[in-house]
Amino acid sequence: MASASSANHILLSPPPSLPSLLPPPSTAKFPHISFPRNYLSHSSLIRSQPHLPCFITNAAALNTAQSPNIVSLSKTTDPDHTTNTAKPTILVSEKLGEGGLDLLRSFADVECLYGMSPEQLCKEISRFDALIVRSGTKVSREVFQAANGRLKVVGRAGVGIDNVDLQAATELGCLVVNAPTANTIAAAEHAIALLASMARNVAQSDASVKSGKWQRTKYIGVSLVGKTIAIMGFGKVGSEVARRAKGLGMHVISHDPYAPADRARAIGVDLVSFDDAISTADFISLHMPLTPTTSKVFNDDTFAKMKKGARIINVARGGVIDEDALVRALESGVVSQAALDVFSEEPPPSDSKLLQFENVTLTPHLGASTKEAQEGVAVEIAEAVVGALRGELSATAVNAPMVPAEVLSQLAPYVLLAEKLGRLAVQLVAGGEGIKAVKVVYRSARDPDDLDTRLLRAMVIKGIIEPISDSFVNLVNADFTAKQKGLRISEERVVVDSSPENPIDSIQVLISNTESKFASAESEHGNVSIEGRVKYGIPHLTRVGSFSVDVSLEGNLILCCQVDQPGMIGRVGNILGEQNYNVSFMSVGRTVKRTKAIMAIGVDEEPDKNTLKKIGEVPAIEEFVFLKL
Ligand SMILES: NC(=O)c1ccc[n+]([C@@H]2O[C@H](COP(=O)([O-])OP(=O)(O)OC[C@H]3O[C@@H](n4cnc5c(N)ncnc54)[C@H](O)[C@@H]3O)[C@@H](O)[C@H]2O)c1
Ligand SMILES: O=C(O)[C@H](O)COP(=O)(O)O
Repeated sequence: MASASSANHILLSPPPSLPSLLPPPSTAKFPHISFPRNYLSHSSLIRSQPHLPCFITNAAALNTAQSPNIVSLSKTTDPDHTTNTAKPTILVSEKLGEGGLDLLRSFADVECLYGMSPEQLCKEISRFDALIVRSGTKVSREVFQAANGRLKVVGRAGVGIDNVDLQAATELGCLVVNAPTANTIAAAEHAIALLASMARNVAQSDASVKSGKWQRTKYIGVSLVGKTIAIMGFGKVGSEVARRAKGLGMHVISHDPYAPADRARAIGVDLVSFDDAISTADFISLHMPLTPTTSKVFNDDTFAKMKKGARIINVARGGVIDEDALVRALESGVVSQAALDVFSEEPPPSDSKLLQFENVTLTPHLGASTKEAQEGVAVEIAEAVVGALRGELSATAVNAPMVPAEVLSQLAPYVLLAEKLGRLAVQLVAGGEGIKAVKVVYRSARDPDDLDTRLLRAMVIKGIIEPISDSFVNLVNADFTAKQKGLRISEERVVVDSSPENPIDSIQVLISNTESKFASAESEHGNVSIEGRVKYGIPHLTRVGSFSVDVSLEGNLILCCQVDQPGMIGRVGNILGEQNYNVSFMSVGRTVKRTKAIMAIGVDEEPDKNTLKKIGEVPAIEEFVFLKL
């Protein structure tokens, strides 16, 4: 049993905002997390499939399915959508490989509308549950707003998500998934192709021969062997470029503040500082994402630090280079050659000076454009989008935490418990001051590092916010929604002496500095406090304020605080029975004998006002509250 006295308290800081929950870059191909499909037939959600808001357990669905599957969530009260049995709809706005399209068509109605203007996209989008794009479609805030809440998934068939307004997606509860692995090799090969063709003036001499010239002296190149190449960004693409450059006999160094040095060492690459990388390299190949930190990181200052005559390859994103500064560096000879696949504006404007340099090789964002990569990306993104529409947590979610399958299946009943406790706690608040701070305490025998509570936190937030607002809360937007509503969520993990087989012994939800409409639910510190556990796979309420109770969290609940004396259960039971209200369970808890007790009564239906009034009139009952679970 848990023992609070043996508790080792570990305080956690408030949750980071969702974007900072992104997984660290990895070279691994993530397997898609999947769950048995049979839950869908049990789930009320399947009926609203085209409009599924996805990604977190729906309490009702879990309850009915009696199985620890994580399924889609929805505000089940959506009257417009609950009876719709149509297939989900998916809009594909850029060319996608056939394998991916086939997969999408086997599950959904798919429309391919290529080359839409931003206005057209905004006009069409509200008919779709999912949108699949490459880098050519800007998924702006206007697009998310025009979707009117219907768009649940944006799938980026590729890596870079800089064309998707992630903040807007997160705020509006839309999941963004990408296909981060299938075009890695293609991009790396393109970088190597540009490296070699730049060094040997392949594109320039090709144009020259085709124009009738034979300029063997003009196009003398430089050798690669023995030269130093700096790989800026040692992620998936960067590390593959590094491997290939080693094979060409180059000396490879890399700058990446977040890459593990041992991964670099394993392929014979030294991780160095930014300045060391750019000042010593003959070739500089860019493989970092475009972020506020990397935007225009190659500018007049940094070009000035480069070795005279350096050669630059950019297969990452155009925005990491200040293109005007690159023009100046090319003019001054600091940069002797550049090979660019990506541009700050695509296609670059026809008057861009970059188009005028003979020593600059340009390709139209072809890094991912091999047949193999496009088929791979199409299947990868189709699986992710279909999975998300089915309610599975995507392993390639960009704006939601990824929760590994094993963790999910273990946490499923606790997920339900977390939502019900949130829902219950908020109904106990008297109002007035409002809810400012919520603390969630997880008691577990496990090491705190073994306990991923993001899903549970999201569900507590969902339970608290949804009954008192029109917000729809899911795993994507839970932290954001809480923050937006001024709700501070803190978490504490307490190590207790209990079975380590259970991921969690109990969850306690405390709403701070607020009065309760049921004073007995207030802890000695003035918080509304309730606690629950999972017993036999079912969430139970086990503590209200300082009173122990034990009722399963199903249906509706009446909490009464009364003088602890004989006959109370019978009297209240009679009142309910007379009006034909079925009592599903009852539990009494007290602190000191014959003083005060709390009675928790589960009822299948909501009793009418008169019946509740009669309960309140029982002389020994000091207070009571009716709660919907
Ligand atoms: N041209 C194309 O068609 C094409 C194809 C695929 C990928 N890309 C682009 O290539 C880039 C890399 O893709 P990836 O799949 O390797 O991504 P990745 O996330 O696997 O790797 C990016 C690496 O950059 C590092 N990084 C982040 N900030 C950095 C900084 N300030 N300085 C140095 N390194 C930094 C990260 O730590 C990470 O290791 C992305 O910009 C992506 O959009 C382009
Ligand atoms: O980020 C990516 O995956 C690449 O830039 C490829 O973009 P594309 O899908 O538009 O070719």
